Amino acid sequence: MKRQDYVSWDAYFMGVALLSAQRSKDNNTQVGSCIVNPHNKILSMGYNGMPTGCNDDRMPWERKGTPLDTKYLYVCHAELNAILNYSGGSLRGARIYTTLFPCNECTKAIIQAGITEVIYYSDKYADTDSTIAAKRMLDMVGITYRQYQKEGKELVLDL
Ligand SMILES: Nc1ccn([C@H]2C[C@H](O)[C@@H](COP(=O)(O)O)O2)c(=O)n1
Ligand SMILES: [Zn+2]
Repeated sequence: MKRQDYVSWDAYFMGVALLSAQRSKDNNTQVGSCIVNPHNKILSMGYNGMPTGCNDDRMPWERKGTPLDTKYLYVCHAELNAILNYSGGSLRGARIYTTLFPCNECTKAIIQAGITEVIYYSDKYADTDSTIAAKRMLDMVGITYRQYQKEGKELVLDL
């Protein structure tokens, strides 16, 4: 008989997104994203981090203070990185697994890339204008979004 407790596609791809998030240097929120085609092939991954060539050790990671001295003006979001990391052509019809609901800016990129479904793990900034605007745009263009449903499975990686 075949093994029964294998992970579902959703758990597999969200697991990849969660693992990708562990690459982030952000000391408050680590985000990971994984883009998958309709045949369940992984096309790209990303996590939130400073742009290539911007030294992590010289960039600000603060949340508060003068805007120029916070991370927000510099950090590249996980979803945008996943989109930009794809060098294979079109992402049309793909779905994106992301550990945090996409912001309004990433949502614009998701729409323009032709991604058709968003699966998110956390919606901890649901009350912000950014998330409200993101949902408004997704609704308007018919991109579906759903929260990942946990399967009660705990995976421990002995790295
Ligand atoms: N959908 C999102 C939202 C945010 N991020 C990044 C941007 C920052 O590095 C971090 C959020 O920091 P916080 O305000 O929680 O301290 O997450 C992203 O990659 N994707
Ligand atoms: Zn974003």
